Amino acid sequence: MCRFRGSIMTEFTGGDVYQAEFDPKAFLEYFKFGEDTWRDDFLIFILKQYCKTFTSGGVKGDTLIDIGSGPTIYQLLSACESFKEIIASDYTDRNHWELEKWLKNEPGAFDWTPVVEYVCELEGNREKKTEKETKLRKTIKQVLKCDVHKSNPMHPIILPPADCLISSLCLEAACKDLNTYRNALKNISSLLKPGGHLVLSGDLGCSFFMVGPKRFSCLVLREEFLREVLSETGFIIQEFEILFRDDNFIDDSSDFSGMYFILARKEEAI
Ligand SMILES: C[S@@+](CC[C@H](N)C(=O)[O-])C[C@H]1O[C@@H](n2cnc3c(N)ncnc32)[C@H](O)[C@@H]1O
Repeated sequence: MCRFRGSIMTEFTGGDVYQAEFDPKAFLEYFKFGEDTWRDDFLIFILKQYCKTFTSGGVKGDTLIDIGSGPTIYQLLSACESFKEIIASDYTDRNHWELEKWLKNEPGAFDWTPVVEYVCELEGNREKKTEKETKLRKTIKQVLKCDVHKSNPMHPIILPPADCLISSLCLEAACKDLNTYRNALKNISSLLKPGGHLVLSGDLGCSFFMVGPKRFSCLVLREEFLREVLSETGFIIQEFEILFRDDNFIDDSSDFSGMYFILARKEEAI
């Protein structure tokens, strides 16, 4: 049973709190795959969606930008098959360092083996784990500082518009209310070419999540709002999938009610 559900308001945890208190190592505990928790359900759901999206041939191009990558790479494992270049980004220095550690294959980097092997299996084992990791490491060309609240989130760097944006669990973590979310979505959309794809995923109905002992706030999202804000921002939704949380797996680490996966296309400029 979740004691927190609906009972405690979490004070908004903005960029400064992420910079000071978001511990990448503690966050990566959520990605220890194979422990039969709701985290496995989430990963299986999302990895299957990514596999379908990036191997079906419809979503491909030269450049993909990942917004709010955190210290994770699971979201890019299938994408590296369809894009020549990936740019990762995040707000905090410690997430950058953690990601760089994995990119350089340094001692102490998180071991993504079970996740990578699962993706290789999903993709029909056309590649082995080591080849997949090598390909992803080669494809991620940069890790940039990003703030979704800036009109150019990569300021002061000006990037050419990308063919695809991917973002997972970031906007709901970074935004304190729905209006801020609206603006943040506009800001990241400016990094995408007209006709390009947005691959957006995250939590529904979530007000907090724990990272080690630290509680982070989350903006409660509903399907209707996501549909409305995407259409308002000039996106045509091509897929909207939801995985509702199995009540048997409710614990005190987060109160989310489900996960969403969206594939949307930015309207062509008129
Ligand atoms: C819950 S984590 C998600 C990380 C990763 N995308 C994933 O799917 O596991 C949220 C991420 O959003 C980043 N973040 C918070 N505020 C941000 C902002 N204003 N701009 C960009 N990223 C931000 C945090 O640093 C953190 O890495």
